Amino acid sequence: MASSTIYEATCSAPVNIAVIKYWGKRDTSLILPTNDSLSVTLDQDHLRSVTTARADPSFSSPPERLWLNGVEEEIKSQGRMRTCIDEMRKLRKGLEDKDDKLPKLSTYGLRICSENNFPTAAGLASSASGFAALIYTLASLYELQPAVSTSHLSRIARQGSGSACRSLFGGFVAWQGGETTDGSDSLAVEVAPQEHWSELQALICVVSDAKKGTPSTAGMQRTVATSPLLQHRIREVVPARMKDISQAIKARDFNRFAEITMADSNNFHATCLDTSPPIFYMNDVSRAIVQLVEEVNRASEEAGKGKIVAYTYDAGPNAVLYAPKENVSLVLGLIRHYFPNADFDDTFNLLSSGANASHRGANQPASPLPTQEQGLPAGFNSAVIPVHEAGAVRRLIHTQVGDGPRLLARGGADDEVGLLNAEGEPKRLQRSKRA
Ligand SMILES: Nc1ncnc2c1ncn2[C@@H]1O[C@H](COP(=O)(O)OP(=O)(O)OP(=O)(O)O)[C@@H](O)[C@H]1O
Ligand SMILES: C[C@@](O)(CCOP(=O)(O)OP(=O)(O)O)CC(=O)O
Repeated sequence: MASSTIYEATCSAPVNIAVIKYWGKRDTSLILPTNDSLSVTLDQDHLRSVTTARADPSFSSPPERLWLNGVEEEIKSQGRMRTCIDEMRKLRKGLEDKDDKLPKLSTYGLRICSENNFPTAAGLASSASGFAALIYTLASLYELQPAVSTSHLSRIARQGSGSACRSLFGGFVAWQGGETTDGSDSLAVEVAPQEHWSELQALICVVSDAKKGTPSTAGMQRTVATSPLLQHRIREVVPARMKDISQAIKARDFNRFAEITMADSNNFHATCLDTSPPIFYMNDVSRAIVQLVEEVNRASEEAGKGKIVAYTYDAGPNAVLYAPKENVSLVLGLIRHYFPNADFDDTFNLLSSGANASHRGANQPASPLPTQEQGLPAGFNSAVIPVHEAGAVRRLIHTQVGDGPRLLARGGADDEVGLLNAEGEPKRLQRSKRA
C-alpha cells in the first residue's frame, strides 16, 4: 500500500555545449577534470531531459528502480547513478537530522523515470541533461534548496557525468576544475545569466546519429595517458582562454567569443589526434562545415565586418554553430545550400511557413546560395566546398541560449506532466531496450 501523501517531483534540465572543452580527468571516480571548462546552456523548450522521482516507504526489493526512455536500467552498485542517489539521500538525511518534523524521505524507496525529447543516440549531450535532471529532481523531491546551493548540487551532478554539472545553471557556465583531492572545489558557477546575451543562438548540424566509436569517458583517459599536447593544453592554453572567453561573454563580444570557441574546438580535436592510438571524432562533412564557416567569416572580415558564426565539435562529427540571432538566416541558408535535404526543425519560423514548421528532407528542393541582399559577404568564394550529397547533414536543430533546470510539478501521480503512474511505474513503457 502506498502512503497517503505522494512525495514526487518532476523537473526538466537543459543540454549544454562547451566552448572551452572538458577533456581529461585527474580523478576518474570522483570525476575531477584536468582543466576548467565553459559552456552555453541551450533552451530546454527545444532539447531537454524530463525526470520524475517519487519516494515511498512501500517501495522495496529493490528499493530503487530507474527507467530511461521507458526502458528499465540497472542501478549498478559501484556506478555513477548509485553515487548520485546516495549523495542526494545524505543531503536529505542532513536536513531530517536537524528537523524532527520532516518526513523521513531519506529512508524511503525511490522510483525514477526519465525521458529525453531528443534521440539519445543522436550524439547530443544526453548524459549532461540527464544527470542534471536527475539531481535537480531529487533536490526538489527532498526540498533541499535553499539550504543546499545550486553549485553544491553541481558537485553531485559532476559525479554522474562531468559535463552534467554545467547543466545546473542557465546562460553561460564555468566548471571550475578545482584543486582539492576530495573534489569539494570542483563545481559549476554562473558566468552570465541567459538574459545577459539572449541574442546568441545555436544551429546544431546532426551529421551522424550513430553511436560514436570512442565514448568520451574512455577517450579522454587515453588522451591523458598518451598525449603530450594535452599537457600544454592544460597548463597554457585553457587557463588563458577561460579568462579571455569570460571577458568576451561579459562584453557580448561575438568576434572574440567566436575566435576562442573555434580555436578551442580545434585544440581539443588536436589532442584527440595526438592520442595513441589517435581518436577521430570529426569526419569529412564536419571538416567541410569548418571550411564553410572559415570562408564566410573571412569574407565578412575582409568587408570590414565581424565574424558571422562559430563552430564547435564535441566527441562526435556533429557541428554546433553559434551565431548572433541576426546572422542565423544567412548561416541556415548556407548550410541548406551546401548540405541539401536536412530535416529542419524550424522552431523560430525562419522559413516562415507556419508555427514550428518541420521541414522534412525528402520534400525539399535544394536551396539556392544566399544572395548579398540576404547578407552574403561580397568576396565569399562559393567554390570553397562542393554541394554535398543529399542527407550529408541529416538534421538541423535551431535553438538559443536557455535557462537552468525547471520544476514542472510536485505531488500527485495523476498530474499531466509526471512520468510515473499510480503504481510507481512508467506511464510509457518500452518493451525492449533500444538497439
Ligand atoms: N534522461 C536521463 N537521465 C539519467 N541519465 C541519463 C539520461 N539520458 C542519458 N543518461 C545517461 O547518460 C548515458 C549516455 O551518455 P553518453 O556519454 O554515452 O552519451 P552522450 O551524453 O550523448 O555523449 P557525450 O557525453 O559524449 O556528449 C546513458 O547511458 C545514461 O547513463
Ligand atoms: C567533449 C565533451 O563533450 C566531453 C564531455 O564528457 P562527459 O561529460 O560525457 O564525460 P564523463 O565525465 O566521463 O561522463 C566536452 C565538454 O562537454 O566539455
